[in-house]
Amino acid sequence: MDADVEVARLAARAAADALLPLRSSGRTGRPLGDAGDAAGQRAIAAVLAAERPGDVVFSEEATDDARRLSADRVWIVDPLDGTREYSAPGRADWAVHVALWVRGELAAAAVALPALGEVHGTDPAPALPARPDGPVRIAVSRTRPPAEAEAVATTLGGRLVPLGSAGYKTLAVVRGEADAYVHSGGMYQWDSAAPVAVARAAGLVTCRLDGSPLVYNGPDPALPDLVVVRPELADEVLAAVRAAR
Ligand SMILES: Nc1ncnc2c1ncn2[C@@H]1O[C@H](COP(=O)(O)O)[C@@H](OP(=O)(O)O)[C@H]1O
Ligand SMILES: [Mg+2]
Repeated sequence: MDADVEVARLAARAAADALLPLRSSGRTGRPLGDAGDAAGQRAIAAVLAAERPGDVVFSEEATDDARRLSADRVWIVDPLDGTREYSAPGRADWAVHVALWVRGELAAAAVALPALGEVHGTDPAPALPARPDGPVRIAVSRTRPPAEAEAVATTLGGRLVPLGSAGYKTLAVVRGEADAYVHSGGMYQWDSAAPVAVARAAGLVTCRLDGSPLVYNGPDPALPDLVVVRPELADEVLAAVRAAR
């Protein structure tokens, strides 16, 4: 197995181990979310500093380090994706994202789903389960479902599955709980880098809403839209998205 994937898994697990007990610390709401963001960041930064001291880290929870724009190796990290859901008792739809970008490509990644006790990585590649019969299930933000996803559901006779966290939704497609994930209207590179790397390893199609490639470690942290879809549905879903735009 690739050594960088092992480091990604180690870092994602360390954050999960810090985040889970915090949830029963008595904090709730925003203070819990803030504490989770900070604890996840500390755990991941410690693992990366110990294991890969020469690499640059680009994280939602750290100041943007300009060295990433000339570096060969950059870790793109979201220590707690779905902060809102993490702060809501009983919800499982939140995630930890750790991706490694090497000279233009996502090279390794892990996504932890701590509430499920799962960590998914790019190697070994996840096995995509068969799609059950029934309407196409499209994962969408539970707080900001995009119009494009509603249009795709109407065109395909599918249904929306509202969930928190870009990582959890992407992994819902990898794990066979959903068939596609459609997002627009805003997001950042760390929200999708690790989940997209894992999705690609599983054989899923990933791209921008206009069909163009998702580009990581660009100067602008924003990467506002994406589609993750099972390969057998990619043409249909992307055509429906195009028609909706
Ligand atoms: N319109 C928008 N602008 C900025 N960030 C957005 C966004 N829509 C979603 N996101 C971010 O993408 C992640 C998943 O969102 P959602 O659960 O709504 O699908 C969340 O990350 P964080 O929880 O790390 O902040 C959220 O902040
Ligand atoms: Mg996020």
